[in-house]
Amino acid sequence: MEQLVIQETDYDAISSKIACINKKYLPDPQIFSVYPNYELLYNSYFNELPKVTRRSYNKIKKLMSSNNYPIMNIGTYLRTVSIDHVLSLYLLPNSDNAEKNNHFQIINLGCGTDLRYFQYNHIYEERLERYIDVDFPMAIETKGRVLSNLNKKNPSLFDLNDNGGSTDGKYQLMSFNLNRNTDELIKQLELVGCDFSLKTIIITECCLCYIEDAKSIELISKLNSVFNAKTNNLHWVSYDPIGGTDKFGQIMTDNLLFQRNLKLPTLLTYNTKEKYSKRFSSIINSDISIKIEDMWEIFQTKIPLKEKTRVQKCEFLDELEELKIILSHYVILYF
Ligand SMILES: C[S@@+](CC[C@H](N)C(=O)[O-])C[C@H]1O[C@@H](n2cnc3c(N)ncnc32)[C@H](O)[C@@H]1O
Repeated sequence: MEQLVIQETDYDAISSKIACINKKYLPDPQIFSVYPNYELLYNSYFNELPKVTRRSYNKIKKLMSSNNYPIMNIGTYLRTVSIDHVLSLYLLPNSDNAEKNNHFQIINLGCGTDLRYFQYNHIYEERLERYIDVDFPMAIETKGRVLSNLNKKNPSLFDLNDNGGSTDGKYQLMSFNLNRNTDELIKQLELVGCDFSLKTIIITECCLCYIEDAKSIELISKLNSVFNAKTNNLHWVSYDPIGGTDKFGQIMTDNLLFQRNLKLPTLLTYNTKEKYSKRFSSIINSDISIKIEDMWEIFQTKIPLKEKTRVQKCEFLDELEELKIILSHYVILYF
């Protein structure tokens, strides 16, 4: 039951993303110019979903109308573009530099219905060696079935096998409960072809927040030690809510528990950027520089003026103070 409640948080993620696509917040023009199939990809996935699970589709559809308001859409937009920008500008720059020819793999823990593999494989086809999507078995089964159906309809867009993975083995869907033994996680990663000596980027987008503190520390430590034992080439991009020092975290905790029986075990523990950072800095090598920004800072300082103007035209918004409060309670950490 608890697992299902957590798994269904992906309905929020996909419903918000589709709402943002419908309202033209997403894709941001930069991604659109390098990956023109973005809208087609997400819309096809959503339209295929009822053929695999009508229950999930109906729930997502309902959320799309209730969760669809400007502050939330700007939040989803920022969450999506900040991860893409960190990856493209900081971790995987395509420009002339020493890293140009570096090959890499991506592991997306708690991937839900995120479809970044198709986007990144299009952009970094030559350098992307493997992309592993990890989530609970039921979530992965659904994703695999939807993708495999889509592949039959549009093989050139997807190029997948019957399980939803790519025919060349590059894209892997891996069922795993991240609360399980971390040695088992490593074994499973090995089985799907993870190369522990390759430059690796781990993505946790709204995933660590659902995992108990001790377990998440174990997870970060294990992955850090396994990857860095062979190479100092582990990178991580993590996006999560933080409780803050005001009442935000307590209200969010109480509401989610009361309305959905959903627990965010570490929201109040790692309630500031400094504390969220410590979650990683206490484990990884001290010479690695960890960056962390909240979504308000991203909105204020990282989104170019032209793009900000475009986004602000998508919908009318006058609750700037509320926007600031909400955005400053979501962070992106990367190293
Ligand atoms: C809010 S959704 C985010 C989905 C996706 N990362 C995104 O941002 O679009 C959280 C996801 O984490 C997954 N998740 C949470 N705890 C997990 C665990 N212990 N094992 C595997 N997946 C987990 C859920 O099933 C869900 O798909």
